[in-house]
Amino acid sequence: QDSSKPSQSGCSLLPHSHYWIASKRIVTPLGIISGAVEVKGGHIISVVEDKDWNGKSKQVVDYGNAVVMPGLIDVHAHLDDPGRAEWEGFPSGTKAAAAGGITTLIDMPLNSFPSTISTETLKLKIEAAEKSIYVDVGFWGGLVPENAFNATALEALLNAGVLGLKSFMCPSGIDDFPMTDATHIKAGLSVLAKYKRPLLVHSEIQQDVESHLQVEDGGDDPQSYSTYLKTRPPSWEEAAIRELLTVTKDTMIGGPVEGAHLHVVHLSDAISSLDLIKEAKMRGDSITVETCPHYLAFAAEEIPDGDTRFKCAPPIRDAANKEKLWKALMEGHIDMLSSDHSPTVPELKLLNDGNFLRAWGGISSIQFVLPVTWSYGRKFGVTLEQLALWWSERPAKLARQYLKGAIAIGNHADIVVWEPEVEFDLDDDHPMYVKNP
Ligand SMILES: NC(=O)N[C@H]1NC(=O)NC1=O
Ligand SMILES: [Zn+2]
Ligand SMILES: [Zn+2]
Repeated sequence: QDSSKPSQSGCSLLPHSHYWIASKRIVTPLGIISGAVEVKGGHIISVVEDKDWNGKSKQVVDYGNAVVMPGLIDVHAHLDDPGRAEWEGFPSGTKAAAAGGITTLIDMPLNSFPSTISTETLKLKIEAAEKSIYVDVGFWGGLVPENAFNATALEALLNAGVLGLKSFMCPSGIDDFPMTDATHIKAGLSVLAKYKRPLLVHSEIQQDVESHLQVEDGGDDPQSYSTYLKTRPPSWEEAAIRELLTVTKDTMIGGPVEGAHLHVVHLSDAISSLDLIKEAKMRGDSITVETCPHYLAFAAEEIPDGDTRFKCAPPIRDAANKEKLWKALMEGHIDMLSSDHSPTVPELKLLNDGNFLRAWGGISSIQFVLPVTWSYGRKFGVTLEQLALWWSERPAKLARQYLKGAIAIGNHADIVVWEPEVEFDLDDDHPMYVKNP
């Protein structure tokens, strides 16, 4: 809760409280510099260019040409402890995050049991996390029908430390995390306004798709990805965002819930849904949107039949949509990226059966979001500065972590060092941190 204090966990590589990290490529908000970052007591105390630095200090780690960047902040990950630790837990999930360059992870309120929707359940989450975490962890609380009209309960949850709230506009797949409608969302935003905190929304509203699907009479094959794709068309996202925008106009400066903010999670539809968000931004609503590496790397046409590892909601759409997502990201219409890391046990992915309609929806990828964004973004001319913006600076603002997200004086020394030119194959030999190998 107190972001003025750096994390207490020491770094095993550097048993010094005062040291310099040197590199020819340090990504700062003012551009890429060759120089050093001075760290003391877990904070960045200076950032110096070569010409202003003699480098004679004893505690220098010189990373040469490797890139030194702010650590990634993943604002959307499901670590499923307590209750479903066999799906994913704090030790495995945060180790994978650290291995992937993520230094702060904000945990979603659902997939664990119970869901994080009250002060009591937040306490259980914190107890589970305290066992062992390898990166900084924060929590979103759930906005559900049970607490939406109870301002006292929501305020208690925010006072207890959740960084904002999250809700679903369609069934979440988790029984104790029911969906909300616009009236719940409106009520939630009025509490969030007071705390200047965001509401994150899974923006899909179920539309009638029965008419297109003929699984029962053998017309549509449940092992075929296109069958699944048809069940969640872009109109679901569009309907949800249209509904949300009836309440987001109140977030504008001078509006009744000024201070509250709406964040659309994991946008997949890069056409009508994105146009609606653009319009809302133009009129001054306080709204942001994220997408995820799986929507930027994969395309429906390439998903093999029966390979339910690719099942997520909203679904991965066609290659033309993927190109449009990249374009929107490059042009600044999509604000940030997140993993939406949502693993389960292999049995629930129904890997043998390959039934897309019955398998758990969720992509497990937290360890690879940085290389995936970089590798697939090369074609579009992605820069290191953009990576820092999408993965660190903007997520830090969303989570109101003002001392994180940039290599700047006074900030936490949350840093990732990596080599953009090194290639690796993600095969069975690659070291991976997973709960269920
Ligand atoms: N409950 C849960 O994690 N749902 C996530 N999985 C997915 O594919 N999309 C989601 O919102
Ligand atoms: Zn979601
Ligand atoms: Zn999610």
